[in-house]
Amino acid sequence: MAAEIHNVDDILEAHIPAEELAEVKRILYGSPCGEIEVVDAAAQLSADNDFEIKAYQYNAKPESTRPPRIVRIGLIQNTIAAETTEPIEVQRDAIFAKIAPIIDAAGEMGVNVLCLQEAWPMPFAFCTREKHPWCEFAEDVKTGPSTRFLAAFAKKYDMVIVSPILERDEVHLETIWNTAVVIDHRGEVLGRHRKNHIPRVGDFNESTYYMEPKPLRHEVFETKYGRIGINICYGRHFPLNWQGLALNGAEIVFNPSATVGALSEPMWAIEARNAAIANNYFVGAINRVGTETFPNEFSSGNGKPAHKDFGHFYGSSYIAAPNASRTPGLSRTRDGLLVTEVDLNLSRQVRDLWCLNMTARLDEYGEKISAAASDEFTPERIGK
Ligand SMILES: NC(=O)NCCC(=O)O
Repeated sequence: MAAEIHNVDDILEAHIPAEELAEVKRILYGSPCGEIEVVDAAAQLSADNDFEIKAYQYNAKPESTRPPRIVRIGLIQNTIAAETTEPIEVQRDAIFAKIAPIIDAAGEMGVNVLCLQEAWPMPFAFCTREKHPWCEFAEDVKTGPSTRFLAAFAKKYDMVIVSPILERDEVHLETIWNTAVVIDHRGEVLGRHRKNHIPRVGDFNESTYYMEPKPLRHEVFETKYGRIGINICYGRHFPLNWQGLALNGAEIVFNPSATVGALSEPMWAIEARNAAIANNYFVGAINRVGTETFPNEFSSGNGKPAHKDFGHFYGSSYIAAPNASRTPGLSRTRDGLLVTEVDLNLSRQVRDLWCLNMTARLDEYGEKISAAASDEFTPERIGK
């Protein structure tokens, strides 16, 4: 039933009277973004391969002392492409075959920085708690099949690609991590970020497979197109995780995710948007789509019957801007590419207007948080 709403924006368009729609959208979504043209070659790829393309634009005010810093951001959301009972290589290759024309469309659209969904080369099998065969999807950051596959596109389109994968660290004890690889515009691996917060909620049994890295890191990658940070899925519930990236100067933060309707859909439209406002950067929030079914039943630890599927991954990927605006979302049910052209100058313009950084009182909060984490902490409470 939940999967039957394809897009909330379409419902607003269909049911709100035309004379009120613009104002309703302004209140809900902030200042409107313009649409940009979907070029013929990209439109053809979308028609031939059954994925959606949406393309928007956010401007900043012209400045006389700085040129605009125009960047096209691309987000891809997709369903898996083969049965989860197929051999690993068959499943992975089927996803590669599905993603290739979507990346080509991003290239045709002039996307500079592209991010895929969390653990994109595989089904999100962590609900099962089974190690075999899912751990076989884990791959080396530099030499693994997905990095090799994407590096060719990065080079071809002069595009930075953020590739969230299941990593196997071949050098250090063959440990498994949930990782995003940053491939630069030359097709070289610039670095990786490992997921800072690992869920233990509902069917998200991810700590059966991988743990939190130590120390906590908020790497910001200096790319040809700006400073990029990554906050993987469940990490979006932690304001300090977003802030860590802001403190290191991130201008665009990606939140590649895999999350289902019953658990998190009411949070989805708020969290990335709030992060963009509070931290004064652009956020690209990406969620996978579809319902993934596994060979064996698993239980959710909630007394309900065991089942074989994860529930509906609701897509709805979007871009949030530091001025509280957001783009419409991609579909809740279809594969898609969202392209958004932004001017990175907008961040400083909003920062100057609101002075949020200057008024943040980081030093005092830093002390309070350290105190709260200590065993001697006494809560500051007044009254009984
Ligand atoms: N993949 C993942 O971390 N999912 C957890 C559920 C959520 O945070 O919505």
